[in-house]
Amino acid sequence: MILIENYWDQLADVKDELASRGWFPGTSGNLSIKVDENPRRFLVTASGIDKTKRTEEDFILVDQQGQPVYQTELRVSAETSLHCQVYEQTDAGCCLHIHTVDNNVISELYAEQGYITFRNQELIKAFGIWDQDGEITLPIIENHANMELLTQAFAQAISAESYGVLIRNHGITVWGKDAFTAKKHLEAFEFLCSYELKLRQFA
Ligand SMILES: CSCCC(=O)C(=O)COP(=O)(O)O
Ligand SMILES: [Zn+2]
Repeated sequence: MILIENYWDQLADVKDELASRGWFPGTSGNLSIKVDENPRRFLVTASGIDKTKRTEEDFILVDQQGQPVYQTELRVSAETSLHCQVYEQTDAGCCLHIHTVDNNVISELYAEQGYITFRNQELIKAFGIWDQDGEITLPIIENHANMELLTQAFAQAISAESYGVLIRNHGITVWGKDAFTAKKHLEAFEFLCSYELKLRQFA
């Protein structure tokens, strides 16, 4: 038996923790967690809510097309289609999206290149890469107001080994096999983005 409450609490805890770091400015950001694969169902944040507050209306159960499973007055996140793509194309169990100044500045600095590769960093091990010369590449896509275009670009950028996509002057979407791993990947990407920015200030 699947206990949705258990997944709800896991996602609410991650939301609280990311909120405590100021990672949801201006109601930005959205989170989801998969509760079943056959058929695929996941909880996703309601759109436009204050993600620093914990309420009983924070999440909506949706199907693999991102449509609410039960009748609701709430709107699903405007970016639910990106979460749908992550669950469609990877074996992720949780997907997190945040806007920070650091990930936005990195997205702008490396937009023309279309990716940023992080190397020579201990924290690359957070992605399960333990080689001496390990590196991880984060693809960067253009931001489109049109969600169909954005979803298309996002879908093309997803790769199972990258665990994230950076959207130019928008934010980062990161995933992992479960809530713990998705949060670990998100923290690692944010660390790597911040480090890169600080280093460039001294270079
Ligand atoms: C106010 S932020 C603009 C929308 C956005 O990028 C975001 O992450 C939040 O959208 P949602 O519909 O999930 O609240
Ligand atoms: Zn966003």
